[in-house]
Amino acid sequence: MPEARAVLELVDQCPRQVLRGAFPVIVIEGLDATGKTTVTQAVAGALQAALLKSPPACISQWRQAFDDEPAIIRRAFYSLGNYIVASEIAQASARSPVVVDRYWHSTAAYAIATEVSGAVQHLPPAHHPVYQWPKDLLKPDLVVLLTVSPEERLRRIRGRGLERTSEEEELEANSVFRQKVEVSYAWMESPGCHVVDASPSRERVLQAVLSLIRDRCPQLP
Ligand SMILES: Nc1ncnc2c1ncn2[C@@H]1O[C@H](COP(=O)(O)OP(=O)(O)OP(=O)(O)O)[C@@H](O)[C@H]1O
Ligand SMILES: Nc1ccn([C@@H]2O[C@H](COP(=O)(O)O)[C@@H](O)[C@H]2O)c(=O)n1
Repeated sequence: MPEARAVLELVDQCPRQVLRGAFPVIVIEGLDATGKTTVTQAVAGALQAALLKSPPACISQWRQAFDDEPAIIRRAFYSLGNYIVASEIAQASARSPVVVDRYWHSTAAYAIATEVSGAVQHLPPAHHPVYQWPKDLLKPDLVVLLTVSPEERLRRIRGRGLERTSEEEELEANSVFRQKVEVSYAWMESPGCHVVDASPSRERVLQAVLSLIRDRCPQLP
């Protein structure tokens, strides 16, 4: 794939060891349409933070090509995207707080849910190595997991009317798959996810997330 060569060239340009800055790094996670983009934009505005996303903008032109490939190649694309975003986070966190829309937990939770067939009970048990943060990937200070009921998620998806990936369609059609993603998110460790109920109004969700950030990130100016 010519797209694979292009992505690998970008990865090669990233420093092997990334030194992060002193400002806090906050990741917003959740299933699609739980409100991540809405929250990351509002938090970035409130904290005057840099706003980043995984996969990063610099590889987004190749995303569709990788989404059409077999799962293992698709996962490699999203995994590498996290390492590219890590070097963006390192640079940005020297200047201001950083808010990231999806990161490693998304890649891991969707991958685990896809690879494990059958019931939720077939997932690897809690504390299994698949739920651990990769040793060589820059860690965030806080990961916020937004949750809404399946019914509210569907309302938001339909209200938005955007195109979805086959995995996102699977989430809607297959409640077992959705539960496996949710349980995998909940079992991610070091860092684990702090759950915020994202069902209330945008303003109330923003206040809940900001209050969590202020509690958990003492280095915030
Ligand atoms: N608290 C809220 N109450 C009602 N609607 C909301 C709320 N937050 C977000 N929405 C709406 O729900 C839809 C999905 O929100 P958003 O795009 O922020 O989700 P997302 O998690 O980033 O989705 P994706 O992962 O698919 O990009 C949007 O139309 C948004 O305006
Ligand atoms: N860090 C990430 C980000 C995304 N994914 C995969 O993409 C889909 C959701 O992305 P949206 O931009 O539509 O929110 C989802 O199917 C994930 O598998 C990922 O693996 N890692």
